[in-house]
Amino acid sequence: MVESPCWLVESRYIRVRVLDYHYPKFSARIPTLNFIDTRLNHQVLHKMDTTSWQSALQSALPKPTAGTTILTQGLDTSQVLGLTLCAATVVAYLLKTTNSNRDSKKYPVVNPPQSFDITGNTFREDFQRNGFLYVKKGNRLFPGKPFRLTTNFSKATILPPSWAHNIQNKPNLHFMKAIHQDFHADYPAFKPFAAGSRDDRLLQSVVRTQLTKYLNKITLPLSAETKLALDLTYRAPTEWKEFQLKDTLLNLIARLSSCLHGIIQRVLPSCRKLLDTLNQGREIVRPVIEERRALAKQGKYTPTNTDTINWFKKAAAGRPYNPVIYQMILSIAAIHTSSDLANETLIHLAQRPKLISELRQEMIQVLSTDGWKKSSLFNMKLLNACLKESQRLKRHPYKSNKPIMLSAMMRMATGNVKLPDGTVIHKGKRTFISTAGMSDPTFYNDPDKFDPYRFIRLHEEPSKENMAHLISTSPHHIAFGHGKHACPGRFFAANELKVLLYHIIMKYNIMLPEGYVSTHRKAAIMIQSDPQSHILLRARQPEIDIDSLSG
Ligand code: HEM
Repeated sequence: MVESPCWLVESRYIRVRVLDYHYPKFSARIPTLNFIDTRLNHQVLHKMDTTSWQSALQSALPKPTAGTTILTQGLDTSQVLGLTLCAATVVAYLLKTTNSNRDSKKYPVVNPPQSFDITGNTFREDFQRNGFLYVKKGNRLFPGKPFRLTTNFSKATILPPSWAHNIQNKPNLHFMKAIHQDFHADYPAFKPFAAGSRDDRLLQSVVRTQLTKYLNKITLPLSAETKLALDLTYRAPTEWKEFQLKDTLLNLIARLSSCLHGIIQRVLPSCRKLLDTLNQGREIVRPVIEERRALAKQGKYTPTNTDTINWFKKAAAGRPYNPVIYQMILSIAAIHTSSDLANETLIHLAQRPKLISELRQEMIQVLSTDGWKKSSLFNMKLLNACLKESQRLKRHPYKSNKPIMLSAMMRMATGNVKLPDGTVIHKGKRTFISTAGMSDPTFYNDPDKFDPYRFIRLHEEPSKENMAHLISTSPHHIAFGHGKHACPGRFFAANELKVLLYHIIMKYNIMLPEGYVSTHRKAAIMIQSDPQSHILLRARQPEIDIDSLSG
């Protein structure tokens, strides 16, 4: 029996079926090429005669598009052979392009797993230690192109900075769902990490709307809290005195953040024992809530606008949520990130006395005219630039400055997501955006140099002035992420850090201990500022009485 090949040609793309087929003249058997089409069952078709194929194909397709042609009968030998070869070529092409284009597996893997590492433990440890080196290698080998990494959790695709705009608002790419997975949020001790991945985005909406809305109301209380916290932490040494910087900043930031909820700094330092901490947290928050309820019943409680416990209650609007857990995740999101940036910035400043005196000039000028207004913080452009430049770079222990993270905008796909080149990131897979844009020499002149003035110059460029603000995000500065999931707390963090640094710079002379060499803690793709950093402080008389400025 001679069966004819069957091609189904659609106008937009080509789907080819060549069924088992003998061509008697050459006695050649053309192999079966199965394109499994969900709409057609090939096995059934295979047994059909040509006419049945035709009607089966036509009836199986919901709407044959214009240009659809089904070629089956009435072909002579050379036509059949020619068409068969064409079909084989098309099939080969489709296999190479269409099929491989669909999956991110086509991207090169920088660090393929070793076959002898059955448990994957050796690999995980290696990635934890050297992950940042693999990202660097990928950036060097495939500049401006996607590549893949075998990370300590799974394979992840690192996308070039120029694709940040393309993926920034994709509905199927989530940040906190990835955090949920990484921090095992389904286990009781890690519950706070589940709070951010709720579909109603309660956490994000409270931070984005409530916290940012009331920023102007909290600048003055922030300043008052900073005064108290500094007095308690560093006091006012009349001689140079050395302090452990990172730990003291962590406590200071925890305290400042707590001026929103007044509670959590008592909980966070003990987060090593998470379950205990959760219980402690419950014990701390519950009486506060109960007291408020009791007062409310008597008509004696007026909720304030600058209190996160109230914000969550309002935003939840009757939906169930755990108030303790939300206080904890808020603190986790806010405290380590902000103290890390404060640490990094102070180490940069302590090495540059000229920059410090310029900052003092700026502060005196802005605050003596406007006091503690939201606009005052906005007008501290040099302070803004120092923070932004410190965030852009981390001082590298060996050679030069390097970005804070080697990739950012971590996303987990909750459905299939198409990339600009047609590649599909499948559900459950991870993507990152490379931070190479933060040291792109075509955008940043001499990118490895610590030069805060670059952002002052950017302020003066009409089309780019917005990019100079600490809170602005772009593929050239993604330390706060970018797009739909960009850090909603950055507006608060920027204000809090400016107030804190302002107090420190005005009230203390600062320098680094002699011979101090900064290192960074590297874990996988993260680089944290030096956890062992120390600083020398000596009290000075501020030019203006900042503690009695009004708002
Ligand atoms: C210097 C301080 C901070 C840094 C460097 C920082 C950094 C980040 C980054 C990189 C992301 C992921 C963004 C993305 O991938 O697009 C993020 C998300 C987030 N941050 Fe921050 N953050 C800081 C302070 C804060 C503060 C103070 C809060 C809360 C008061 C906060 C709350 C959040 C939340 C809720 C998210 C999740 C956003 C989402 O899922 O859509 N962060 N942050």
